[in-house]
Amino acid sequence: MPSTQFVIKEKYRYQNGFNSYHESEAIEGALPIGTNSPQKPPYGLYAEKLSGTAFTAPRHENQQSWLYRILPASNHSPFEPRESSSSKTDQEPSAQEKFFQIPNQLRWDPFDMDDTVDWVNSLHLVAGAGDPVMKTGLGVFIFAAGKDMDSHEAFYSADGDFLIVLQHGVLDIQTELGRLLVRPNEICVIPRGIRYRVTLPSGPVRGYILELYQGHFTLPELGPIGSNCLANARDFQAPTAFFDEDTSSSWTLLSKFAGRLFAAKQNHTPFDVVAWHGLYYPYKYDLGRFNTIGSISFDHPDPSIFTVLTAQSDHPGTAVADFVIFPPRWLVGEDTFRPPWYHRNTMSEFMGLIGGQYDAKEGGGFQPAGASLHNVMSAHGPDASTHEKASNAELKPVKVGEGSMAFMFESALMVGVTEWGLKQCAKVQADYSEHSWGALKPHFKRPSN
Ligand SMILES: O=C(O)Cc1cc(O)ccc1O
Ligand SMILES: [Fe+2]
Repeated sequence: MPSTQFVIKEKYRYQNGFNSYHESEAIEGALPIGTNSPQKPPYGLYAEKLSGTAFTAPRHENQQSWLYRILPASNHSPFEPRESSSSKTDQEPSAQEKFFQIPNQLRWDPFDMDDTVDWVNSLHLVAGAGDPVMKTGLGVFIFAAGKDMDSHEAFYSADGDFLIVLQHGVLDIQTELGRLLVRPNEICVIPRGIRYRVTLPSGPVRGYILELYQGHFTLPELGPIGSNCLANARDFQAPTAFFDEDTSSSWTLLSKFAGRLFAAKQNHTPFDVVAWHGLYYPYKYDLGRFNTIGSISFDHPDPSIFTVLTAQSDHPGTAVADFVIFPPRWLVGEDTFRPPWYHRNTMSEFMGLIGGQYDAKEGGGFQPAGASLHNVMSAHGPDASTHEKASNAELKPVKVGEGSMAFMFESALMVGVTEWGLKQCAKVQADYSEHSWGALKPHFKRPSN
């Protein structure tokens, strides 16, 4: 153990700001001053660069961090394929999970808790588009875990950035760059390559993950909204340096690489980063801090007004992935059908519910820990009972979604569903479409002349 007089930072201590250049040292003087890679870094540490964009990426996109650690990350045995209970590694070499693209509206009952697995073995790919090999697209995972990762195990994904939407429980995430405690109603992002270990201080956890195979999340433009609102930059929290000193015990390093799991051994902790600086780091955000904007006159705005984070494609305004939430909010629109309009979109919409009830689905069936997918041009909108109620409601100001939090992963890509998502999970609702829209009646009355 390091002598405690040097460990001046507490376990969970954050630095605030989105896309802010942060620096942190767990021992004073561990960060070199005025240089990144001195001949001898302070205290005999190794300097290591972790890049999240190409070296030559434009400045406004460039994300890299410098890590000062006891041993470099490269000090491990070769990786061997490893089977996990949720992803098989015995497929032919390039077998990415197969996606079934189907135009039906899909909805899933709540995914089960699973006390028998840890974080790594809890990841089930349910839907996605593109391919981590080509660094295109995204994957959507459901996780449900009840066990801590082994005390000497760490994990990273080479495939993309994990946006973790916690639905149940608390995640204690020890990352190379420090610790994050992710609590109910919080999300967190762990960028590609960062090594971490997940423990469960309050028991079982469950939730959703969007893995972004290309680019990184940014805050949406605010346009005429101005310089504040939606998710404010200062509410994003990055960890501070926190390290262990263990160069004698055996560790297993797990890598998700092209959708498959590999394991390597090393004789030292991966969590030995004494100091770091840069723009490439994990962070968390409390959805309760979202400053929700909406119509204060009439009509229902596009849900893009609720975007927390976006990952743009090369075409500005068109996202590979938007993370959108439906927080508690006031509806005051006059002469307005207040729930979502009926729609067919060129974008696909994967939705989940963290808790409470979503205001477009009064008829039930969209439950916390469940999900829905409305793919490219798949027609959807309020269910029949929501339509009936909203068309006849007295239009006084009402607060909707009290205690509720729905979210959407929206993508320009056509999202396919995996075999697990369609069949093995056994959660697909056979009657979703009929249940939601089958009871819609024509109200058309031709004007009499
Ligand atoms: O389908 C949904 O419930 C999500 C959604 C909400 C909304 O207010 C407008 C469009 C939209 O796709
Ligand atoms: Fe929609």
